[in-house]
Amino acid sequence: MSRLILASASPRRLALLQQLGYAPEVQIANVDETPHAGEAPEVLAQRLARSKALAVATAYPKDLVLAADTVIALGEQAFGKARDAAAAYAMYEQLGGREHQVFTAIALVQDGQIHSHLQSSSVQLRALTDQEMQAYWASGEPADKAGAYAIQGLGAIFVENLQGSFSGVMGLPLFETARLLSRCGLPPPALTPAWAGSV
Ligand SMILES: Cc1cn([C@H]2C[C@H](O)[C@@H](COP(=O)(O)OP(=O)(O)OP(=O)(O)O)O2)c(=O)[nH]c1=O
Repeated sequence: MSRLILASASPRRLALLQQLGYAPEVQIANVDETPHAGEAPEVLAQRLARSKALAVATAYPKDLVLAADTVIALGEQAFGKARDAAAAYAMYEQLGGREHQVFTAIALVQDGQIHSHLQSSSVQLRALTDQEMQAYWASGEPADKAGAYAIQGLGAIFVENLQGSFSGVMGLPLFETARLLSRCGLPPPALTPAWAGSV
């Protein structure tokens, strides 16, 4: 039975996989996340998820290697993490009071083959006051999150509406991930038939 390797430094992705009962080994993929010139946000998310999975898979050819990437999009403009407070405030100015897309791509490498899926959600954030922007950034929560907010945290107070996948916005769409892993022979352990042997 293959092991599951999570090619991610994101504690959210690990926690979400654990929610399904998986206990993956974590191996961090170091890939350059700079967008290519003119690259559409959803293309960027897919390219990075695949690059992360492939980067780790070379060292684990017998295992299943899962990676993901989350990109916020306002039209053709992509938002990743904010490098400082000013960058976060600029994002809140643009994202507040309108709807944006959250693209999370997942990629799974098995036996040298790559399987992937793009999950798309729409999120409506309300406008933030200057005081809220400063206080929210100072909370520390936005620093390592795409779009400088966390739907699963304090950032929830700004989320007026979500259409799509809550776990996808958090960084790992669970429906699609479980489906992909199941198709590759690794359903959630609790759903693995007893006759299939130990996982
Ligand atoms: C929009 C949003 C993003 N995020 C997180 C998920 C991801 O961890 C992060 C997006 O950055 P990513 O570059 O997708 O991932 P990462 O750098 O954290 O981890 P790795 O590349 O090693 O897999 O933002 C939330 O936790 N909540 C949210 O509401």
